[in-house]
Amino acid sequence: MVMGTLRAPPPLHPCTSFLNSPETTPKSCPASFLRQRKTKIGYLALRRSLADGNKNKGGVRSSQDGSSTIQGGKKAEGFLLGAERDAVSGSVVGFHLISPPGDSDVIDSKDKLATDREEVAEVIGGEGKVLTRVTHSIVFVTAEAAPYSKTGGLGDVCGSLPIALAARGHRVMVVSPRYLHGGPSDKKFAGASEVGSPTKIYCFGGEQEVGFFHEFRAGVDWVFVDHPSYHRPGNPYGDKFGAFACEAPLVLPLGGFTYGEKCLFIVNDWHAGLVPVLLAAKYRPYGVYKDSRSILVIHNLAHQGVEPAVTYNNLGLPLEWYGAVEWVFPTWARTHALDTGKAVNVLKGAIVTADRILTVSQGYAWEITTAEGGNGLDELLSSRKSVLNGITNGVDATEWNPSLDEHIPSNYTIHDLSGKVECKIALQKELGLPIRPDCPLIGFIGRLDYQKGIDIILSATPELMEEDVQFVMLGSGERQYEDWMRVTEAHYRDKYRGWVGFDVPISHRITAGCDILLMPSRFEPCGLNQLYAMRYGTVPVVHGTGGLRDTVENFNPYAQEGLGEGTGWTFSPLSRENLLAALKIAIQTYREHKSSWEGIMKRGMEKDCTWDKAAIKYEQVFEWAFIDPPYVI
Ligand SMILES: Nc1ncnc2c1ncn2[C@@H]1O[C@H](COP(=O)(O)OP(=O)(O)O[C@H]2O[C@H](CO)[C@@H](O)[C@H](O)[C@H]2O)[C@@H](O)[C@H]1O
Repeated sequence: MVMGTLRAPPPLHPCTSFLNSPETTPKSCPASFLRQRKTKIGYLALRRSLADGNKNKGGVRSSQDGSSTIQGGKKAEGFLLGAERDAVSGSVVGFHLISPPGDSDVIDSKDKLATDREEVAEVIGGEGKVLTRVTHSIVFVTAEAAPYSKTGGLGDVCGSLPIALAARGHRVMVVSPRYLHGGPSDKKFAGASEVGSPTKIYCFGGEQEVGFFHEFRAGVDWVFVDHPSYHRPGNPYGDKFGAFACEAPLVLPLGGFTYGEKCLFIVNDWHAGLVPVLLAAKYRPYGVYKDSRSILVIHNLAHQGVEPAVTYNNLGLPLEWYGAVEWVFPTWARTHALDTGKAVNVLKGAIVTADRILTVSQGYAWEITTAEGGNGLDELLSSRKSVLNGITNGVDATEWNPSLDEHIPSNYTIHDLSGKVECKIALQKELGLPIRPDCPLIGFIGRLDYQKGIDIILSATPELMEEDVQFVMLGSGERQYEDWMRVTEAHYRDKYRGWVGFDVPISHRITAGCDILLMPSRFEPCGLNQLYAMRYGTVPVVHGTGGLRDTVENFNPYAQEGLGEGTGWTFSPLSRENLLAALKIAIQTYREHKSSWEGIMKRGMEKDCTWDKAAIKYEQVFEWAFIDPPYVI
């Protein structure tokens, strides 16, 4: 859980003291990285200036109004730092950059309120590309961020969207736990060094000391919260603690400056769901974070962080805020006659108090407002429809690119697909399946969970195995399904392989080597594997739900004067029969209509699913978030 305590923003050091001090040089922000960027944009420009300024023994010139000029080697390269002061207390809560005369391509790095949006000029990137008109200080709060921690799609999104936003000129921090499980994965945090001094948080009946570790990578401040509860074997969801994120923007002088109070929290799923509740209950009533905004991103409504009502006492929230997270199970869901059904629901609290709500596709944004897809929260979500939007996830094009992928044996492109056949042969060899390049190879990758429709796969497999096909599944999760995969492999030695475990390189090789990717998810907020599959020329066959319906276009051979259109097959409603029917049509098309198949592959590979496209849509929502007043009672 996210815990917090009210703290007055600590007074920032006067610029002169920390900008001149060698210890506060942004060590984790190599000047070489900063110099690679040709454009001076927002915060990155400031960091470059700091790095260059330090190199040139530049200094800071303070003026009477509190603004300062950081001077590099040359006077013309200076930046003005305008201090932002709290209107009531007059204390400094952050800084913004002011372009010195004649320096037209430097823009304000602070988040802008709606009223001054028009004044902000468009920023043109190094390649002449329009980046963004308004930059924000953005704080992602998440339980997972790849490559540091990942158990599923949340880690992918929080590992790549922040980088896409930083590349567009925003100042971006990602706050997530520093998991030390006592295994090789601990090395992933080796590049992060301790920053700031430990902070005290009041929760779980006492004072908890949390530390912060920091790594500046790919333009993003990765901040890892350190607490003994994260030092344990298991995986990120092995116990009930979460991230201590509300303090980080106030106390961490990253690259010399805190993010300050005017930041934008992007709160991911229930794990981070106490952040907007804490803003509303413990900060804003005291004038702190009153200019910040929070956006709740729902990646999966099925997980809501529901705990017994007594848990409330541990959350560090004032008693009168119980109603925000209060949850009462309907009578039919109670376990015994004395069960009152009383619980706390963290996600519900976030839905009530967040300034805006996003989901990871438009289809899912609608589904969660219906009784069928709302997991008990549909009425509450419907009441917040005016601030609810859906933005389809993107693909990390450096991680998932068949022409560059280091995990696959042969690279290929849309213009030369010969490498894909080599990937298929290598996969068959690796799995010990008969090497048959012409045999349709079907893949599944995902958590073995009710959401993913594994029970439907299970019931359809015997009939599927009567076809001349090969089928490989990679996944971990529910024990019964893991056991079923082992038994099925023993039964169909020449056709089926079940790889039980979580293995990123093999997931790339399956994505590249298969002809078809099967995703019969019962519900799917967005889904990433079908996006990855399309980029790799692997044709998705999916249940038409949520983000799957939004992203996979059903194949129509008659469209475009017989040239065909579509990138895969969607079937609905979800049933064993419909899954088999869709797979059989796909298999037949693969065998008998080679040119149609190639058309489907190529249309999928051409689809623009980049994060940059999604980041532009996020910026629109940021703008709306700052137009409305924040949630305050
Ligand atoms: N055994 C294994 N080995 C290696 N890699 C494995 C694996 N099992 C899963 N993965 C990887 O984990 C990721 C799964 O992402 P998804 O979006 O498909 O689902 P998930 O349900 O976790 O995410 C939730 O959040 C995301 C992000 O918003 C939404 O897209 C989605 O609909 C929602 O359910 C993919 O990168 C996949 O390759």
